[in-house]
Amino acid sequence: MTALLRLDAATVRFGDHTALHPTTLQIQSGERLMLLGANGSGKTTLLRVLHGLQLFEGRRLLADQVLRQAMVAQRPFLLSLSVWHNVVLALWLAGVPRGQRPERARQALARVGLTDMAQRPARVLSGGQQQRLALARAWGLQPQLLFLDEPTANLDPGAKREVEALIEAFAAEGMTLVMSTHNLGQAKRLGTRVLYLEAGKVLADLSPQAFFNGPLPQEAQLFLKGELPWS
Ligand SMILES: Nc1ncnc2c1ncn2[C@@H]1O[C@H](COP(=O)(O)OP(=O)(O)OP(=O)(O)O)[C@@H](O)[C@H]1O
Repeated sequence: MTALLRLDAATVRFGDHTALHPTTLQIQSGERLMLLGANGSGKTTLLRVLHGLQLFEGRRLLADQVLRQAMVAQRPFLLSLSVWHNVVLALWLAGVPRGQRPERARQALARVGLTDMAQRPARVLSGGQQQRLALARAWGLQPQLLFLDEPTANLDPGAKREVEALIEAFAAEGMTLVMSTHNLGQAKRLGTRVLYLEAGKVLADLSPQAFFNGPLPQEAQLFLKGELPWS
């Protein structure tokens, strides 16, 4: 396996508050890294650092200068345009040549099962369809590395399953995933590696097998048992 991205002592402070303590991390090609931890433990901050959206102290090193990456947020940011134009605009912003955009958008919408919705306003889609549109936009960029921030958090069980199946299929195509989730079953099903964060520190970095079968640091054990006040 090849390291796609490396963080070297990345630290994020918001005023007096340290949201991410010095974190050194390598992401290997083909990994499906699951970020677990209570609210406020630093999962989104770490994702934003990894994606290059968050200023931080330390270094972020790419193995390949042309690494293609995309991020899908918990609540997709959709423009008041058609489903089709949301995808085409994302392709334009990412620098995909004009001549390639229509075919790429068509394939992306087909990939997530939204072909029939292409001309609908994006804002009228259901929550699950909106998240599939966000996945289509990301898939259209053909990322090697896909960041997902609680992508199924607000979805009903059916939509959750659909979105999870798409994420699984993207990974099977060779996309490397880094995903935060509060859904332990999902982390078990999708992950090849689990990072447990607490108060901005990575307390465990283990295979799902090792993480879910212990032994773990006490905080992580409590989190898993659901005994912490916020879980
Ligand atoms: N822009 C910001 N300004 C100030 N504090 C922030 C900012 N962004 C995050 N924080 C703080 O940093 C800490 C980590 O937040 P973060 O959103 O990374 O946690 P999280 O694990 O993703 O939480 P959740 O599960 O609720 O999404 C929290 O204490 C949060 O309040």
